[in-house]
Amino acid sequence: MRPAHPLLDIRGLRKSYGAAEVLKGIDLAVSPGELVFLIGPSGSGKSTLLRCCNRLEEASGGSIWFDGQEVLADRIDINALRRRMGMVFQSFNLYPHMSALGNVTLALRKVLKKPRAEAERIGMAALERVGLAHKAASYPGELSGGQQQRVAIARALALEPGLMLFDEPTSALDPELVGSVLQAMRDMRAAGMTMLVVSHEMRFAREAADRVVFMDGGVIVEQGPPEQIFGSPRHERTRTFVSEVAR
Ligand SMILES: Nc1ncnc2c1ncn2[C@@H]1O[C@H](COP(=O)(O)OP(=O)(O)OP(=O)(O)O)[C@@H](O)[C@H]1O
Repeated sequence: MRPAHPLLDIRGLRKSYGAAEVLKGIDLAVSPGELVFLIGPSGSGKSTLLRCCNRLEEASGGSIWFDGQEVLADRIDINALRRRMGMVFQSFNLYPHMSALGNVTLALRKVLKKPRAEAERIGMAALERVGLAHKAASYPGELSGGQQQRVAIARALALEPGLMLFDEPTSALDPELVGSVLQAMRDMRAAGMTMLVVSHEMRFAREAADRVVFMDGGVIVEQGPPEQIFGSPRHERTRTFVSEVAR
């Protein structure tokens, strides 16, 4: 059943690349404060779904509503949309010649035209939220991969997004650095952030997700609380996938 007031409401979403239809009519609603985890085999369409939400990819059909706004409308301000939907990628994409704080405050200063002092106050608060206030002056090359990813998260948080999209945020990290990024995500969830996450961190999904959505072949096969998806999946395809990743 759809929640009464979803923050993100995706209906009948379709996406084709040439003749290949990779999203075949996705219906997904995300409520305020919810952490929804997308899982599924490689190529099932998880990243494409995320990227349609902030128009990094153009959907071929269907509708997406975000916070009362029609995302797929021609007239929408895409840059404003992307500020309100923070996205974290596998690669951190920080500017190497700018400090952590410089990276986090760049859009505040250049796009939102905030005065330096205000931008730095907001930027420091964002770095604080990911446990990196003490690294504000460090350059990306002086930070671990996990710290760089947390700077990238802080950069998105500084713009006060209503929703955060995560596309395999820990996949590029050495195993010992994954925990710090997951902790930052746990803290964001505790602070009430709405999050749509694509990740292979199944243990984290089990622990932190409000809902797990299993995709295969461009459709949602099954969704439910993590206990259902990982403990007693209803569909054979879910069962097979979950048992394979467990192995
Ligand atoms: N730019 C593109 N051009 C053509 N095909 C694409 C493009 N981007 C993605 N695809 C195809 O769309 C399908 C879905 O890809 P997508 O990256 O969304 O899957 P995914 O579930 O996120 O996979 P993974 O877990 O491997 O990242 C795949 O078959 C992929 O090859």
